[in-house]
Amino acid sequence: MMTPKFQNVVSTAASVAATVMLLRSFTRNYIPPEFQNYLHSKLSKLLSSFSTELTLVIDEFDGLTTNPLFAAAQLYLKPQEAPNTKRFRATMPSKSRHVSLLMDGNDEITDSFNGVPFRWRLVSRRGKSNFAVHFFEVRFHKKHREMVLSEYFPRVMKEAEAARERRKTPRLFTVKGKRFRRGGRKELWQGVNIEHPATFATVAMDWELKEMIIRDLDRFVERKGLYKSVGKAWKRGYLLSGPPGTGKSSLIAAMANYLNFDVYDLELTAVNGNSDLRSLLIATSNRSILVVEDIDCSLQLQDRLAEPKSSQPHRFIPRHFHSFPAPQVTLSGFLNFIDGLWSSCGNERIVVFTTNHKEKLDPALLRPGRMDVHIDMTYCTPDGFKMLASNYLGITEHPLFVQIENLLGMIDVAPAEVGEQFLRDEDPDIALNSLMELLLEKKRNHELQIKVPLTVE
Ligand SMILES: Nc1ncnc2c1ncn2[C@@H]1O[C@H](COP(=O)(O)OP(=O)(O)OP(=O)(O)O)[C@@H](O)[C@H]1O
Ligand SMILES: [Mg+2]
Repeated sequence: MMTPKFQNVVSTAASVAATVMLLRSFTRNYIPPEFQNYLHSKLSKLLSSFSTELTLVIDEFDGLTTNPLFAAAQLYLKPQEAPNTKRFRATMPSKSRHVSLLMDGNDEITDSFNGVPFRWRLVSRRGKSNFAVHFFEVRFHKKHREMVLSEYFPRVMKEAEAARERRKTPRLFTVKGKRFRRGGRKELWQGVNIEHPATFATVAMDWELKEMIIRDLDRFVERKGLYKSVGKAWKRGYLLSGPPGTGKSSLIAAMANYLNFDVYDLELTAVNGNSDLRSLLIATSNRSILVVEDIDCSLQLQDRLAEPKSSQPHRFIPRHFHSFPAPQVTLSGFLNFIDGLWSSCGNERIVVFTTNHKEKLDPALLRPGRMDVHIDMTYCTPDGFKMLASNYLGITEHPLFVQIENLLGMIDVAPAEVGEQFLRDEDPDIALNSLMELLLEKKRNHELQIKVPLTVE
């Protein structure tokens, strides 16, 4: 409880004003060393003679901008976990899928750090023009003030950042058309929430491969220290290959949903040359997945044999600009930038290339060490089929399973086609019969092709 002496102190306008002023500067500067001294001396002068307890005031606004420390404290303090909280507020920030639980005005929460108790109170008052003014007061023994500045508040900031990441709704960014771009770097991309329902539970693929990918992603996000200690940029590259409809894009969505990472879908045909490409890449954020779909056809390899004197290696021309000489992105420029500057100026970056034709890729993309993990997505396997049947139809066995599994051993059918048949009817008998018909038809066509090979002279 507050001592009467202390109440006298905090009710003194001068001390509150001074504390507010001090905290404003503090949050503006994220505790630079020179300011710590200033804060210490001021606080000591004002308060140490009156009480053993210090009060720091954390305003919601620092001038016209929001105070990052206030926002961090809101995320850090968890009223739902405090035993005495009878009331807290729930909000759902726009563009978010997560409900935030916040402290209610004039409530108090006790926190402890390194065995030191801290009492936080959110104060709400009516200010001038009847505007609501909010600020946190945090109280602790004055002997801990140094520790508060150097350890406790940094921890509040860090935990709030982690909470923000956990609650974040992953977003999908695509390149903004040039004429829609305005000013800032972020404006190069336009984003929407990722609503793709794919998760690792819904993507049908070899389960060992799936487990391997999940383990690889887990290891990647846990290994900050290792990447740092070996001087490697914290980046991981995946090359997904496979026929259309085998789940490459679904797997990317599952990875994004699993990691809660944003996705930047880089359409290379929309990029005007290497410098445009660099600006776009620099504008991507940490903890994100950069995706280049159909890497084999979004850029076309100019026949290097046809221009043996060319000094520019691996020159690529966007398909859509093929008849125009000016805008060009070179593969080497792209890969060098991804491997070099771009990845070293960010953290937790994942790069994914997809292709339907691995055999058509430039050797530069396939060389060891370029893409860390190569994943081949295949036509539907018996295991994949069972998984789709369970996800789409809610069944794990059926008399038709054996026949279908036998047919799948002979016929190539993409998981997308299987899923399509399953969507035709909720009744498993009808859906499975529909799939059987498709497989039998494909088998007949396949046998016909073998008997009468089409030869065009
Ligand atoms: N392995 C899979 N597991 C579950 N669903 C799948 C799978 N493959 C495809 N599908 C279904 O088919 C749809 C299309 O698949 P997706 O876009 O992921 O294929 P893709 O390999 O990226 O194809 P493309 O090469 O044409 O881009 C998905 O929305 C999903 O519903
Ligand atoms: Mg795709």
